[in-house]
Amino acid sequence: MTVGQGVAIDVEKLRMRYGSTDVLHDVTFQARHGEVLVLLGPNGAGKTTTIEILEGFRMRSAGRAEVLGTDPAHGDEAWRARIGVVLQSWRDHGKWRVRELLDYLGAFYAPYGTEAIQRPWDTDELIKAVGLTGQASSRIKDLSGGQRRRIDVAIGIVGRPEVLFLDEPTAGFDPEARREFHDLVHRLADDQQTTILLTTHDLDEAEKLADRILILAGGRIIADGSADELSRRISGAAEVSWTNGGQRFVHSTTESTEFVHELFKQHGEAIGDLEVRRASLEDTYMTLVRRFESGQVESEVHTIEEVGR
Ligand SMILES: Nc1ncnc2c1ncn2[C@@H]1O[C@H](COP(=O)(O)OP(=O)(O)OP(=O)(O)O)[C@@H](O)[C@H]1O
Repeated sequence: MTVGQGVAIDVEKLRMRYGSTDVLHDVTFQARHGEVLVLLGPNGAGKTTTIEILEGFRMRSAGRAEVLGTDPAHGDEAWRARIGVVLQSWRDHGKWRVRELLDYLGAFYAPYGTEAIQRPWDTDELIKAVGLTGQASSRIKDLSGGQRRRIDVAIGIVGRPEVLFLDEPTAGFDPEARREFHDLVHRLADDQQTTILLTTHDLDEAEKLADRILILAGGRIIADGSADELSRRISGAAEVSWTNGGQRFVHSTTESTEFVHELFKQHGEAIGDLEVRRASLEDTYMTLVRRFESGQVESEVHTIEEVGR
C-alpha cells in the first residue's frame, strides 16, 4: 500500500486507569497517512479503550494523543467530520431505509467538503461500495446481521474520513462480504490515502490488511511491525521443504534465498515441490502473547524498539 509521509495518528505514553486498575500502560505508536494499522490482542487487552480515546469518546488518564494534529479530547465538529468511526456494536436505526439513512447522515458532512475531498460520499456509490445495492430501499430492521454491519461501515465512511477507526468491523461477515470489505479497505487506503486503525481477532484478516500490526497485551504494546517483520523477529528461521528422487526433505534456515539458490545449483531440475514457509502470523501472535503471559514482558519491549527502528 502507498503510505504517505505525514503522521495522522500520534500517541505517546498513553495511560488509562479505571478506578484503581491501569488498563493502558504507556502505549506509544504513530500511523502515517494512508497506513493501515491493525491492533491485535486478547480479550481485555485494551484495544477498544485505545480506539475510543483516539475517537474522542473516552478521556485518557495520562499521555499525549493527536489525530490529524488535534487532541481528540478537544476535537471540534470540523475535526470530527474528518474522522470515521465504526463501533463494535451496531446502533439500531431499524425503521430507516438504507438509502434514506445514508442520505440523511451524509448531509451533515456537506459543509466540511474541500476541493480535494468532496463530502459526503455519493449515496448510491457508497451503497455499492459496501455491497448493499440490492438492499438500498430495504428497512434496516429487515436486513441480516452481516448486512447491518455493512451499514455500520457505510456510516463510518459516508463523510469520506481521512482517519477511519474500525472496531471488529467484519464480525458476522460471510466470506464474500469479508473479501469485499478487504477490497474496500485497500481502496480507501490506496486511492484516498485514508489512515485506518482497525481491531480484529481474525489473524488471517490482519495479515491481509495490515501495513503494520500492533500487538497489545495487558495494556502494553508487545510488538509493532509488519506481519513479515514480526515473523522474522520472533522465529528467525524459515522452513524450506522439497522433494528429490521421491524423498521429502526439510531444512530450517535463516537464509532461505541463499539456501534455495544453493539447492538448485547442486540438484537443478531434480528438485520438486519446493516450499518456503515462515512462521504464520498466528504462530507469531501466539508465541508473543504466551511469552507475555508467562512474564517475559521486558524482552518484548526490547523487541518493539528494535522493530520500530
Ligand atoms: N468503563 C469501564 N470501566 C472499568 N473497566 C473497564 C471499562 N471499559 C473497559 N474496562 C476494562 O478495561 C480492560 C480493557 O478493555 P477493552 O474493552 O479496551 O479491551 P479489548 O482489547 O477491546 O477487548 P475485546 O477483545 O474483548 O474487545 C478490560 O479489563 C476491561 O474490563
